[in-house]
Amino acid sequence: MEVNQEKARVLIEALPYIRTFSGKTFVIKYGGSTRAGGVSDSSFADDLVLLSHIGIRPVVVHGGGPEISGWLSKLGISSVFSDGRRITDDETMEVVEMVLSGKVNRDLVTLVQKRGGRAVGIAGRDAGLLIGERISEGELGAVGRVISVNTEILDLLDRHRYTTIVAPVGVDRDGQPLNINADEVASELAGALKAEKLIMMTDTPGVLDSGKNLLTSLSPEQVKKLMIDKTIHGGMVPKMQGCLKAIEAGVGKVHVIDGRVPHALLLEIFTPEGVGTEITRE
Ligand SMILES: Nc1ncnc2c1ncn2[C@@H]1O[C@H](COP(=O)(O)OP(=O)(O)O)[C@@H](O)[C@H]1O
Ligand SMILES: CC(=O)N[C@@H](CCC(=O)OP(=O)(O)O)C(=O)O
Repeated sequence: MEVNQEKARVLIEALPYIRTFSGKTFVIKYGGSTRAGGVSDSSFADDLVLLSHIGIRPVVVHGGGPEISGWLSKLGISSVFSDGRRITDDETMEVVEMVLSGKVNRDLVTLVQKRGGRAVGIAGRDAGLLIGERISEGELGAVGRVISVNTEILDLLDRHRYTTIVAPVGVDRDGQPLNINADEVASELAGALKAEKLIMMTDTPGVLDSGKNLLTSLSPEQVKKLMIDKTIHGGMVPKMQGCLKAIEAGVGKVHVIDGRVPHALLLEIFTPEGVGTEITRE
């Protein structure tokens, strides 16, 4: 009886959130780092299916950095990063696209389908979703920045109740593929879709201070300070740049949460205390 009462309490506690968020768009970045342990994918897929059944529209952008590095190393190609972005020559770009569009994206779509969801996987290259340009000629190679987003395909799929899973490979105006950091893609999509929330799932409890303590709430100004003094570095840099841009573009709230924790997404959305770090406008 007590266990049943506890179940009922948990469901009732979620009710105000279900009411508030039903019909709203959440952009969820699923970092490659969260997959490294190999335990989080199926709980993530379950969470997505639940969200879509209660009327929330999740749009997923996945990464795959560690998997790309793994495949590159099998081919004898080393991985070099500059401020969290992979230096991408033409040969590397081919592997990046094969791993992101051909492997990680397929894996996630299959898993969501297996758990009873309706998922479609696309890349930024599809339907003009992500048009970009090289960040800099030379040094970073095919690393791109987004210059335009066409969300038509996402709206079309949503109308038919499909959850879209996006691989962060864009295209330039000449039709050449671009390796765009998945955090940046998630941020651009969240802005373009005027998402209620942008949730970045990664492999740390959230944003940590220099003593490795979790910072539960941050303003954009505080984030900027932490980037200047390098407390935020490496892969957290594009994440925070993306968060700041999304907030500027009008996204309600941005969260950085630990995607390795089973059902982290539900814990963030449906509990009053949430998890991880929340970044909100001042
Ligand atoms: N202040 C910080 N707080 C938390 N993580 C940080 C911080 N600065 C740098 N990082 C690093 O950022 C990493 C997350 O980025 P990344 O490895 O690119 O993950 P993902 O694949 O999820 O995008 C963490 O594992 C951590 O090593
Ligand atoms: C330009 C750039 O760095 N692109 C990333 C794309 C994948 C990604 O962003 O994966 P995570 O989210 O797992 O880091 C890369 O090549 O690793």
